[in-house]
Amino acid sequence: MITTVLRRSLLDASKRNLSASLTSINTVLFHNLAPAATRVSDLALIGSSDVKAGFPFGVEAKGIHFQSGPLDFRASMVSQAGFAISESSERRVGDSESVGGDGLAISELGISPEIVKALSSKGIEKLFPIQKAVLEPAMEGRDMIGRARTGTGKTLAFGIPIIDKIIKYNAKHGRGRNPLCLVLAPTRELARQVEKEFRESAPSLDTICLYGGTPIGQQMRQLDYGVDVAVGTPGRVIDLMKRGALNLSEVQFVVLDEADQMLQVGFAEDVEIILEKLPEKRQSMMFSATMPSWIRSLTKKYLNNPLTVDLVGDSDQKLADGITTYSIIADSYGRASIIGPLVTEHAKGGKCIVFTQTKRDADRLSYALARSFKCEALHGDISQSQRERTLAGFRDGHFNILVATDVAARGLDVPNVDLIIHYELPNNTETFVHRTGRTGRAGKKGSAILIYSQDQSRAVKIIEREVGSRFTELPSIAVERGSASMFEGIGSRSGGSFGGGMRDRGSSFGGRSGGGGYGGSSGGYGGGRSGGSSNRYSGDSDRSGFGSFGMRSPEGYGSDRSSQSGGRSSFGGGRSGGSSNNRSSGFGDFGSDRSSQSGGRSSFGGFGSNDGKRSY
Ligand SMILES: Nc1ncnc2c1ncn2[C@@H]1O[C@H](COP(=O)(O)OP(=O)(O)OP(=O)(O)O)[C@@H](O)[C@H]1O
Repeated sequence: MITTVLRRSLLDASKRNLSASLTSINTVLFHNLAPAATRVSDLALIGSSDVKAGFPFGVEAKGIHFQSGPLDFRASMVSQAGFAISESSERRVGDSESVGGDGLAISELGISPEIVKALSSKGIEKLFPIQKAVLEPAMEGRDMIGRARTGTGKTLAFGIPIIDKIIKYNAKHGRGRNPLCLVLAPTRELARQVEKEFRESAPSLDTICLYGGTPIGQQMRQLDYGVDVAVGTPGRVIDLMKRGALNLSEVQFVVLDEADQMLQVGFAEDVEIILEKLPEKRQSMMFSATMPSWIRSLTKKYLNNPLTVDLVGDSDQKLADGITTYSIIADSYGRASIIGPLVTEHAKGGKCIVFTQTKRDADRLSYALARSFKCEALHGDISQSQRERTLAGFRDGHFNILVATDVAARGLDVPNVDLIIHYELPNNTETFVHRTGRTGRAGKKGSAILIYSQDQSRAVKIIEREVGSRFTELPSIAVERGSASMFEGIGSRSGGSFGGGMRDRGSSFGGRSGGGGYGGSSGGYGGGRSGGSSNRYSGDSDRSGFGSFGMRSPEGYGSDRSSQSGGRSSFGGGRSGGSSNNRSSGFGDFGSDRSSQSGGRSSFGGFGSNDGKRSY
């Protein structure tokens, strides 16, 4: 009885607050979003759409989330006008604005005071442009593809509307046991980070991170207790679903973070298994800083009349403002030896991430650098607990140089990383954008240095063109004879050449690399065969896309499914060798090195390419 009374009075109170806040949301949004909305209506509209389907699924019994947005949220007049003229299932929102600009005050949005307070305590007072652009359609319940440059606040762009809706839904209906929101991310670290951001932005919600490499029992118990938001990597999510511990039947919001990676060959299959378990009536959103064109056809499969909010668009500049790019030539012998001087000169004591293609290179390079610097490696063969310690140590400044595979390329938000070094050319433009985007976040400045060898100059030009950023060429650094191999004595089998003969190498470095012309149908530089183990790009396929650069298999973050991706993905094409890597840990959870997939549909070329399978 008391409970009922209490619940009722709570409900009444929340209704009162609600209607007050709705008025204020509408007023505020009308006034403050007007410039953005006007821009929207100015844009070229492609395709067709049912404008009135601003709420694609209409109202459903328990589906408060979908009633013109929950809580009777109503779109502003300006926006409705935009929809009314829209013939489009995709709307391209105009050019980006700097995150440093004058954003919309979060306290005036009419969102839950709990969120306002939590964000304010982290110094977040105004919306960044992507957050401003996404807020209204997300509140309306639209499916959405969101693209904005790295470090510009995409997590809160989808996070704020979702948690606001859940808080209000819970206030009205009480808390349920099964998650209302599911966010999928490609790596364990990113999943943890996103879950943390949700948790910190809405302390009253129960959030959980579902990822591998950690005891599953604990996650099962927590799920049993009841959660509002689940963030996870697909492998562990599927595992928990199979065990009956995770019930997705009440999910109303699903987000694919780093969507283009999540929909790569290899990942997509698992994502699909999960999406199939979700209610049809849901709001689905996909976000990334890169959206290669192949993704469009795929999204039709997963999204209902999606709105595209694209703050990158066709603008030349694909990197965040404030990032300066450099290139430097070095052959494979001297490459390791120039890292120290580059760090000293360009990181100036700040944080630096060096990206390598393989786990082995990450280990070896960090070992070598540790002679002179405090430095640690991060990749998928390292235990999850160690990975977490390493990342925490890097964040906290216990050491300043992280040598990582592409497991750290996407999404990770470590404040004040000053310098990114691409130890080798990345596999594709998207990877370059994401790796580089670990610096210059939230309006800060940063630098990126791309190391390349003589025969890769053309590939460098392609990257330059595709990311719309000119690389300033640094003077080459003389490597003293004898010091050329920093890896000496640490178990290299390479016989001097970095990489020669290494099992996990693909074509480009030594090894069996064939000739293959740049971008040729044979997979470009590296050309030839990369031998038998999975994970490799070899080949003769014209899918190479990137193969062009002669990249070898990124080998991924570590583990898991790398093999599968080999087939269709790899840059360099074609079939990656025969044997498969273990899939023991399920979806890679963390990790899964699915980096290889990235080759897949995207191929180098990324932005410019309208078909990821094209070669360059
Ligand atoms: N409105 C805001 N005001 C100030 N800081 C913000 C705001 N929104 C987000 N941030 C901060 O900006 C940083 C980058 O945000 P986030 O990680 O969401 O970027 P992203 O766009 O998802 O990047 P990536 O493409 O690399 O995944 C984070 O530290 C976040 O806390």
